[in-house]
Amino acid sequence: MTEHTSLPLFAALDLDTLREARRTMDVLSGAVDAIKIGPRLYAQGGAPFLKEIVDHGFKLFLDLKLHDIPNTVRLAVETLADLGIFCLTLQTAGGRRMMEESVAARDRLGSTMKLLGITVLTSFDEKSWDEVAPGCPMDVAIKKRAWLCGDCGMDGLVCSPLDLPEVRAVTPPTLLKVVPGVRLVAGGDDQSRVATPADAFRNGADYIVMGRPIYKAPDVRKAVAEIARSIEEGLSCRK
Ligand SMILES: O=C(O)c1cc(=O)[nH]c(=O)n1[C@@H]1O[C@H](COP(=O)(O)O)[C@@H](O)[C@H]1O
Repeated sequence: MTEHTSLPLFAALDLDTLREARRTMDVLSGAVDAIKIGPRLYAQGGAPFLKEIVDHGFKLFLDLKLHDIPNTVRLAVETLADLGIFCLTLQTAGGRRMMEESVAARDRLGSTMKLLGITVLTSFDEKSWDEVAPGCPMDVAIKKRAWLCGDCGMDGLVCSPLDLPEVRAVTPPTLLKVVPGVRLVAGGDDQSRVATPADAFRNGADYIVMGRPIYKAPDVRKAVAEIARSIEEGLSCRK
């Protein structure tokens, strides 16, 4: 096991292969203490790969964005509950009963795995949002979904850094705010609602999630050091 920092940053490893992910984790060891993986690596490595990440000493964010009828999601939560996962994502669009049954199942099993609700993906802008939710302004959906996470007993939520002021207005301070869509320099990809690490923490993020700016950087550890400086800046003038 390696020595780890307590940087409030999840490095998202959206890489092609387990081999690349292992290599990146080795480089990140000691600089980052929390890793996020999504469906691609999970499909390749399954539970043994999750164990490998946890045994490495990393806090593990499993980002499956589960979205189905309550029974189906609850069964998945039960299966994932004792694998040492720090947090797991569910889509709030699955509704109250899906979230409440998942929380209850997790509690019944005595698991500490945190359940986070996705509010509105950071890739949406007003135009693309209107195509999937015609007539519902994005800020209304964000606030309602954020509130619902708190009301259903979820441990936290995922939102854009730009949404934090509205989200904080309708949620208890204890609800974890996990924030992707973070860039030192914005532009040129599929993220729409973005801000810097400094702005995310100034506005109340508990953790940020960053992928490509880390694993695509020519010097991964140098990129993390720059992000860490921006995080410090934000934390030092938190609103
Ligand atoms: O749940 C997430 O982590 C997530 C939610 C969201 O609204 N937007 C979003 O980008 N993410 C994830 O955060 C990571 C962002 O990666 P980069 O855009 O490469 O920094 C990806 O792994 C996404 O799957």
